[in-house]
Amino acid sequence: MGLLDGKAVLITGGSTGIGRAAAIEAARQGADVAINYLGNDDAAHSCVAEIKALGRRGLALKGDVGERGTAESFVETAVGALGRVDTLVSNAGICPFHSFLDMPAETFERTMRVNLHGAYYMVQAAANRMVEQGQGGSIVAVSSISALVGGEFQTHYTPTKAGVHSLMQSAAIALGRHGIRCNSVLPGTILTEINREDLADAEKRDRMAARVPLGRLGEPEDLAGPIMFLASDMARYVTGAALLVDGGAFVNLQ
Ligand SMILES: NC(=O)C1=CN([C@@H]2O[C@H](COP(=O)(O)OP(=O)(O)OC[C@H]3O[C@@H](n4cnc5c(N)ncnc54)[C@H](OP(=O)(O)O)[C@@H]3O)[C@@H](O)[C@H]2O)C=CC1
Ligand SMILES: C[C@H](O)[C@@H]1OC(=O)[C@H](O)[C@@H]1O
Repeated sequence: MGLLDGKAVLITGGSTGIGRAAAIEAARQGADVAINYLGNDDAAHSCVAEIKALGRRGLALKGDVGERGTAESFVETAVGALGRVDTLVSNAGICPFHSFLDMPAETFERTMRVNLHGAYYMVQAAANRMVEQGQGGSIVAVSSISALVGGEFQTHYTPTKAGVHSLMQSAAIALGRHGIRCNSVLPGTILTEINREDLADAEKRDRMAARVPLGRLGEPEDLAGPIMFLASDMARYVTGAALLVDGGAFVNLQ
């Protein structure tokens, strides 16, 4: 028996990295899964192939979460295909590293639109559908350790992750009466496409790994279990919570 048997799970940014690992684990746990993605068709289709190989229904829907209409169309099309939505994992995000004093307005505004506005409208669209269904639901947002600590080249990014963390707290209050739980995971540094270039700098990579008490940077699959837990009925009395998944990096002052 799986943690998500018979559930319909929607995941944004499911083609690579954390979203992909969550999508495949959700299928392994018995769910049908719809993923959203931006442009990487091959990766999205191979994720769907893995979901189907696990005996579950899967589909990939292309769309920019930074565009306001994408949330409604993703949820509507996914629910049309899967019949319902029980869980949303709001995960899609970007982190174009850049220094603060000369931050291009387009980079700041695009990061806000994708990471924060995208999450807001996606959560709202899925929540409206869950309310119509009348059987509750679960929303898990992928925030970050960066909701709690800063980064010299992330001044445009860390506020979006603090915003997503805060969104889950307020949405937990707004949606509790409908039986919809809202929680976030706060990953530390996880090796994915988002930081492939940044961590190609071996000195930086070693420095980041050295502050992790568990002794290594994270893998996307390290997030799958915590996301499944929060999505599932095992977490039925958990809402408004934020779970650090960082190998202990946050608490490692000295
Ligand atoms: N990796 C890390 O160290 C950490 C990551 N996070 C967060 O995890 C989340 C996932 O990132 P991660 O797995 O690391 O990175 P990846 O780059 O591997 O994955 C990003 C995913 O988001 C999708 N995406 C990007 N922009 C858009 C958009 N505008 N509309 C729709 N989909 C989009 C990508 O689609 P496509 O492949 O088609 O471009 C891809 O599926 C992000 O929110 C990130 O902030 C949080 C803390 C740490
Ligand atoms: C992209 C970064 O490497 C990554 O994303 C975050 O949220 C953290 O700041 C990680 O270091």
